[in-house]
Amino acid sequence: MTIFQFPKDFMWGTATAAYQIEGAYQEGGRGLSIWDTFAHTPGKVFDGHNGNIACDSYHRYEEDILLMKELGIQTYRFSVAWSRIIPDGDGEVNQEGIDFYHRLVDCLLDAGIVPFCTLYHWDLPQTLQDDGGWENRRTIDAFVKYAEVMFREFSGKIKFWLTFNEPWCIAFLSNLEGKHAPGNQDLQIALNVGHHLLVAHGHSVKLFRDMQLEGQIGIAPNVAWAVPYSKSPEDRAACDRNIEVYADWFLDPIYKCSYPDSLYEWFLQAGAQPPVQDGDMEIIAQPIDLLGINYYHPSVNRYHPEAGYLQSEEVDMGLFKTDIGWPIDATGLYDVLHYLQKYGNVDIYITENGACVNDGPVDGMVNDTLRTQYLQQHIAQVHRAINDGIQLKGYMAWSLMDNFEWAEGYKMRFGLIHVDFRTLERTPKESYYWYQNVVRNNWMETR
Ligand SMILES: CCOCCOc1ccc(-c2cn(C[C@@H]3NC[C@@H](O)[C@H]3O)nn2)cc1
Repeated sequence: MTIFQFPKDFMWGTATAAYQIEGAYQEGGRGLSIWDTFAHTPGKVFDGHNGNIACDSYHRYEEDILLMKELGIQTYRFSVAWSRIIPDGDGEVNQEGIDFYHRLVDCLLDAGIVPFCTLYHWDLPQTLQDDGGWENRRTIDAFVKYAEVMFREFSGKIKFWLTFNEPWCIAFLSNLEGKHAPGNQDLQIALNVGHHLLVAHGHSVKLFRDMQLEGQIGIAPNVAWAVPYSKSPEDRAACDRNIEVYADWFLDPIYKCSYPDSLYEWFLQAGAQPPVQDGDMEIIAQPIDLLGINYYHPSVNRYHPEAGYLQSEEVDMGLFKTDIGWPIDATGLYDVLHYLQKYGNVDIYITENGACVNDGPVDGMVNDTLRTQYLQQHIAQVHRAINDGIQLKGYMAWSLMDNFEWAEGYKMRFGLIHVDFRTLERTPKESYYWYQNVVRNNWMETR
């Protein structure tokens, strides 16, 4: 048996996002977001699922926080729905929305749980999308105004801030792959969106500093780890592109004040480039305090001329997979954490890591053994990385409870807690109790 003891100030937590759990999509003065529009569009989301009700956490957050308190976690990562705070994106502030998040944050603080706030988790106010969304530089100013409202209202209570969740998903998955809202399929639009969100990130960080606020601020990229199918230079290069588009494309501007040359040239050859204006890169490169890293699975890649915008084909090597089809290999987390040391020995929080396991209750229990095994394997790699001197400060399991998994709807379940979406009844799974033990002990044992 091996015991993995974690540092005494290591923060254990769980993560969710507004559109995925809140529901109450027309309550409390909330404006429509691009995910309301996308999910209400036939064919975009599995079986026509949407976030109108979701987990109804808008009304049930106290019950959720009680379950978090019983879990024993030190922190809870949630996101704020921009269209609850400023319903039309950059007009009047909605006091009902402010009041809701004060109730949520106060309830967390009363439970002894540190709020970890994501400002943008994909749900852009629809009125801004109607005016071009992230393609339009006006959205940068609107975001900074929203961030200022949040900083002014909550900086006394919230000390951990993330500007954007998964910039690759916001730019490429949503504007090139077309799988997420708003569903564009154009490389130049993806580069425009990616660049403008980075400029908005930089301005928000500068504002946070200028306001002399207590706390830390960062960004949460989802990272890929790809290994080459063969030793050929073409396969190696295909892997590099796959890794760089998730991490370097966004982190090089922040930490190095420039886009990565190789990928910049790759996109240039495809006739696209980020719309950089004077001063943009300097603003983007505002120093940040922490990096949130979202990791789920690695891949084996090889060059293939018809394999999408990166000409990088994922090869199925027959690894065991979760129910969403992602291969399980926790060493990819260890490897990508070492890869990220290129940006320095920066403070890192694992802001998302978890498994899609769709088991439901049998006699009131959910035996999601595969999720427990997945978490155990990945937490062991977190310990391994800490042991190497990597500054890992916390781990947040995705997700607290089953929720709206974007284009997959409610079909794909990532929760430590099962949600019956007919009754909204919450049922802690086997993995909840296993994680509770790790959190309470601050150590984990493997047999
Ligand atoms: C054929 C082309 O296909 C491109 C890959 O398509 C996807 C889809 C989805 C993801 C994805 C989903 N998640 C989990 C979420 N992270 C944020 C939180 O809200 C979770 O719900 N991480 N990555 C990646 C890639």
